[in-house]
Amino acid sequence: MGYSVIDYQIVQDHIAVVTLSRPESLNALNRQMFIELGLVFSEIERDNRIKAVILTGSGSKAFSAGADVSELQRLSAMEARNFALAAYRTQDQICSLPVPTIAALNGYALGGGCELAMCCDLRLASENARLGQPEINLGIIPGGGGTQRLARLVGVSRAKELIFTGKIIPARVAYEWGLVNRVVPLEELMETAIKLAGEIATKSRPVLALAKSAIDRGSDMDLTHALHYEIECFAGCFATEDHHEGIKAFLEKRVPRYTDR
Ligand SMILES: C=CC(=O)SCCNC(=O)CCNC(=O)[C@H](O)C(C)(C)COP(=O)(O)OP(=O)(O)OC[C@H]1O[C@@H](n2cnc3c(N)ncnc32)[C@H](O)[C@@H]1OP(=O)(O)O
Repeated sequence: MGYSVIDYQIVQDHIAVVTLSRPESLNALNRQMFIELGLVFSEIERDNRIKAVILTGSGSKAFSAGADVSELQRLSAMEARNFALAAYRTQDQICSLPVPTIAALNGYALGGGCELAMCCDLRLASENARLGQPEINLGIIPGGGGTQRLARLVGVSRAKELIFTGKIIPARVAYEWGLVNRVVPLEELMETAIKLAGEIATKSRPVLALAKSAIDRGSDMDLTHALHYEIECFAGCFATEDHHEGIKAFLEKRVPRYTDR
């Protein structure tokens, strides 16, 4: 399928790389970007070969500088609601993808860009990356999950500090706050992301999906329900062919050969 504001590639057979591609506006997220992200993530969901996804931005300056401000300028309250709903639907597709996702933050990840990064399971940042929710400076608040996902990742206090001030933090601070998993030099970012995705891709696809579901769905439940849900996911592993292979390979002191069934 042809895309105009994103690029899509499969590398090393199992790794999908989706690149936000509007470099002239620092990969600002417009309606077309959300439509194409929805389409590409549907394509990825249908492709059983894919075991990890990397989401990054084109150029060396930005992952994404957020929602396209020139589009926001024209919105009525009802249109703003529809814009946020469209973003929500695409983000929900990304969050519920049954394979791990990695955001490779190659520069600014602001506003909707930071929100999109927080929909991924893991975040790697280049040393020049800068993150924040500066919507307050435009007289608005985050509408793509920023008030919720940021608070869950860094705590309510730090989320309020970022959202109330619009302050932008460097990658190192984002790492200290737990907002990104790792910080690497820009020229090593994609290599690191592909290496991490490759490591994940050596595991069983259905078992990765169960692990992701146990963590994500469990984190929306109280502890007792979450622990029971974990038990169901754990039991689900025993319905896969791969768990037989994993245990057999360990006992035979060899590397497992998973078939993703
Ligand atoms: C509701 C949710 C949201 O996400 S609201 C948007 C939240 N994001 C922001 O408020 C960030 C806006 N951008 C900036 O503050 C700056 O661009 C910067 C700090 C990220 C980078 O500054 P710098 O001076 O290095 O670059 P420019 O400002 O000159 O940007 C280059 C070029 O990109 C256009 N652009 C940047 N961000 C956006 C955006 N969010 N939407 C639309 N366009 C954007 C900027 O206008 C420049 O275009 P040009 O035609 O060259 O003027």
